[in-house]
Amino acid sequence: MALNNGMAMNNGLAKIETQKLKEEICHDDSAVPVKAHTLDELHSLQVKKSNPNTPIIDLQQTIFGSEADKNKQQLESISASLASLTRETGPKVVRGDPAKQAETPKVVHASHQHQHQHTPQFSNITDSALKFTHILYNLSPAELYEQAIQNEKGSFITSSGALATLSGAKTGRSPRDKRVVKDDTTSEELWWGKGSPNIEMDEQTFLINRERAVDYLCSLEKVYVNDQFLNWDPMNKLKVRIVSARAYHSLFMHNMCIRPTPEELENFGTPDFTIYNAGKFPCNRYTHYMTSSTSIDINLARKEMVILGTQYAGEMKKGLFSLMHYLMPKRQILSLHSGCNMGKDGDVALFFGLSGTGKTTLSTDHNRYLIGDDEHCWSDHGVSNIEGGCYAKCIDLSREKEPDIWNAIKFGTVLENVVFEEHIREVDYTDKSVTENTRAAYPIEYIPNAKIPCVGPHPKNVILLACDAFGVLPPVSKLNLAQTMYHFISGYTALVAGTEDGIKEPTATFSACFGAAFIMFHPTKYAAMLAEKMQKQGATGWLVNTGWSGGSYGSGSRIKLAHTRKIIDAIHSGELLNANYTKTEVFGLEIPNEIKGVPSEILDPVNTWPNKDAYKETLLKLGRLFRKNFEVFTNHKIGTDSNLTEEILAAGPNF
Ligand SMILES: Nc1ncnc2c1ncn2[C@@H]1O[C@H](COP(=O)(O)OP(=O)(O)O)[C@@H](O)[C@H]1O
Ligand SMILES: C=C(OP(=O)(O)O)C(=O)O
Ligand SMILES: [Ca+2]
Ligand SMILES: [Mn+2]
Repeated sequence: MALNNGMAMNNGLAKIETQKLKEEICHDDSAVPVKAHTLDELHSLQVKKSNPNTPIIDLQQTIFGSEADKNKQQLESISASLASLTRETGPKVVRGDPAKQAETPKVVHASHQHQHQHTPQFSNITDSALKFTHILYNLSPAELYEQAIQNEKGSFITSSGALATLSGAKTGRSPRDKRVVKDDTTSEELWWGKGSPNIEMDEQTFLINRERAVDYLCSLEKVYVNDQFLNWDPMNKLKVRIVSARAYHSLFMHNMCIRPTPEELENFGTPDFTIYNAGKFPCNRYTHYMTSSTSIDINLARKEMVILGTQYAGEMKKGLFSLMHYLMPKRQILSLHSGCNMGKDGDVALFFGLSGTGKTTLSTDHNRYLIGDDEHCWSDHGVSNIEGGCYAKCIDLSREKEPDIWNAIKFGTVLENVVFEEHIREVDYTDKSVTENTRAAYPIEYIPNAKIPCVGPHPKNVILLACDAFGVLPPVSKLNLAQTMYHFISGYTALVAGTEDGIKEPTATFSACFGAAFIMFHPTKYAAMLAEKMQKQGATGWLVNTGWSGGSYGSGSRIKLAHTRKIIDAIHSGELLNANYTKTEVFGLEIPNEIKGVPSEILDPVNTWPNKDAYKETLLKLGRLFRKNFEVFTNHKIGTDSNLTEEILAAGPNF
C-alpha cells in the first residue's frame, strides 16, 4: 500500500491519514466467509452427528420410536451390568462425556431382579442412586485418544501416531492373584491343587469383590463400556462386555477383541460374559482369600470377571482366554495358546510357546497370511482366532528385523510402558527404564497380510517354541506324536536371571500346554484333544529353540532371528519333512543334517559349545529338570489310548 502518499509531515513525524486509505485497505476476499456468527456456532459446524459412536444421545430421537428404543435398551442393559447386588436398581446411566453435556441428560435407570437373599425389601435412597454415571460406549480410537490425553497422566502421542500409556505399578500379569470361584460344578470339573493356576475363592467373596469394583466404577464421573466379540468362528462366537475406568483399557480391548459392525452393535443385546475392571482400585486385604491388594476373579456361573488393583491390560485378554479354555473344550473344540498363520497354498501352522518365545514374532511373516498371534480354537472345521488384534513385545524392536510389527505401531495402537524422547516423541525401543515387558496392542488388520476373517483349515504343522537359555536344545527337531505330547505337556522354556550381577543361572520354567496360567481343566484333557486332532489331520510336530546356542545365557548367544526364520520357512515349505535326520543323545530328538540358509554346524548344539564337557553336563541337568517336572503326570492317562500314554512317558529324556 502506498503509505507515503497519505503522509503529512508534522513536527518531523509522519502523520498517517487513515480516512483517505479506506478504499485501499487490503481485504483477503479469496475465501468464502465462514457461516457462523459466534465461536460456538463455528465449533458446532465442525462436528456432525453419526451412529453408533456419537457419545451424546440425541434427545430428539425419542420421537422416532425404534432407534431411541434400541438406545434405551442398550443403556438399560449397561445399567443392569453395573447394578449393585444389594440395592434395588442399577445406577442412573447416561450416554456421553459429562464435560460435553449441556442439557440435563435423559436418565436410564434399570431395575434389576433380586439376586441375593440379603437384598433389602424396599429401597432406601442412597447418594449413589442420586448421581449419574456417564457411559462412554464403544468410543472410536480418536475419541479414546482424546479421553486418555485429557484424563490419564502418562498418555502421549508418539511420533508414529501410537498412544503411549503407562500401566502403573504392574507391568505384567499377576498369576498368584488369580482366583476362580469353586462351586458345586467347578469343584468337579476344573483342575485344582498343585500346579493348577486356579486358586479357589467362594461365591460370597466373589460377590464382595464384584460389589467393590461396581461401587468404585459407579462412583466415577464416567466409565468406558466396550461391547465386542470373541472368536472368528461364527458358530462359537461370544459376546463380551468390558467395563473399565480408563480410556487406555477401552482402546486396548477395542484393538484386542473383535470389533462389531454398527449393525452388530445395535443388535448386541445381553453379553455372554462381562469384565469389571476397576484398575488401580485395590481389593480389601481383610477380604477372605485375598493375599495382596490385587485380585483377578473369575466366576464361570455368573459369567463375570472382576479386576481389582492392577492396570496391566493383559489381564483382560488373558482372563477371557481362560474363559475360552473352559467353554471351548466342553464343545469338543481345543483352545490353543498359539500363534497361527497360513501359506499361499492354505497350509496352516500353529506356534505354541510361553511368553517371549516368539509366537507373535514368527506368526507375523511377510510371506504368509496372519490368522492370529496368541489365542486360537481348533474345531472339526479348522482353526479360528479368538481375538481381533495382536499384542507384541517391543523390547529391542527394530524396523529391519520386524518390519510388519514396526509399521503396525501407528495411529490407533496402544504402546504400553515405552520410553520416548520428550520433544519429537520418538520411541526408544531399547529403553527398559519402565519395564522390559514393553508392549504394542494393535488391530490385526494393521498387519498387511492378515487373513480376515481370521479362520483357516486344519493345521499341517504344530511348532512348539522353547526359548532355551541353557543352550542345549537343537534349533529345530522333528517330533513324533508321543514326543509332541511329551513336550506339549511339559511346556518348557527358560527365563534368564536378572542381568545386574553378571552371569546368573537361567531358570527352567515348565508350563503345561505352553500356557498353564490360562488352562482350566487338567493338562491331559487338552493334550488328549491335541493328539487326537493331530493324528486325524496328519499334522507334524516340531520343537524349535528360539533361545541360546554355543553356551548357556551369559556365555552363548541367542539364535539369530534370521536363522529361526529360515528354519520356519523350511518347515512350511515341506523341505524339512523329507530331510535326513540324526538322533540326539539324552532327549532323543531328530535333528536335520542341513537346512537352506542356515549354517549346518549350528543344527547340532554340541558343535557350537567350545567346552564339550560343559555341554554334556548342562544337557543332563536340563534332562533331570524335565524328568522331575513330568513326575506329576506319570499317573495320568492321556485320552482313551493307553498305548499312547505309555509312549508319551517314554518320549522324555533317556539317560
Ligand atoms: N531366534 C529368535 N526367534 C524368535 N524370537 C526372537 C529370536 N531372537 C530374538 N527374538 C525376540 O524374542 C521376542 C519374542 O517375543 P514374542 O514374539 O512377542 O513372543 P510371544 O508372542 O511368544 O510372547 C521378540 O522380541 C523377538 O524379537
Ligand atoms: C500377554 C501375555 O502373553 P504373551 O507374552 O504370550 O504375548 C501374557 O502372558 O501376559
Ligand atoms: Ca502368553
Ligand atoms: Mn505374543
